[in-house]
Amino acid sequence: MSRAYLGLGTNMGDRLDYLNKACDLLEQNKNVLSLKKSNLYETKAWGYTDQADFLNMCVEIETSLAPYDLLSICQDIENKLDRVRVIRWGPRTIDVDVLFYDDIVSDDEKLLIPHPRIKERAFVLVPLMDLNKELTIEGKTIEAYLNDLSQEERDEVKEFKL
Ligand SMILES: Nc1ncnc2c1ncn2[C@@H]1O[C@H](COP(=O)(O)OP(=O)(O)OP(=O)(O)O)[C@@H](O)[C@H]1O
Ligand SMILES: Nc1nc2c(c(=O)[nH]1)N=C(CO)CN2
Repeated sequence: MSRAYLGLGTNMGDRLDYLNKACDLLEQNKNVLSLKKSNLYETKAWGYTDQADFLNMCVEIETSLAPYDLLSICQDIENKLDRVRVIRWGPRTIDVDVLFYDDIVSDDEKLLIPHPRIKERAFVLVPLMDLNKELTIEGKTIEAYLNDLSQEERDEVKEFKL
């Protein structure tokens, strides 16, 4: 059994519904044994900033899916939930990224693990901290990466109360 962390994001349509549906689809997979959710966060768009605010969260799963099978499941969920690819880092109904998979490091561009942009994204680091503060990348904790970001970047991530 392996432990993986996924990052979910959405900024189109009924954002809460897309996050719930994505988590339901993961939980319904017979090879996903457990799923734990972070809090939800409303976040300013990162990268391509001229778009609506996102809702972001992370999940921790225990799974018997191998890394590439997990990636396929994440992509199937994106396809099922109306995801269309238009602009890089642009608006989307749902994005499901593989952030960590056990202690595996992969430099295959089809599946980079740990996800290469975790370190610079408060919208990923903050929900990940809800799940496991001990996670590290290249020997440095996610908490240390978060502290390296500016106050302004951290302030762009606000807890979203249901
Ligand atoms: N850890 C990973 N998780 C998900 N996709 C990945 C990962 N590493 C590489 N990829 C590849 O990235 C490609 C593009 O993914 P996607 O369209 O979701 O990017 P994005 O979400 O727009 O940007 P970003 O990767 O910066 O979050 C996919 O085809 C996938 O094979
Ligand atoms: N706040 C925020 N910004 C983003 C996000 C996201 O999930 N949240 N996803 C992106 C594409 O990977 C680009 N920018």
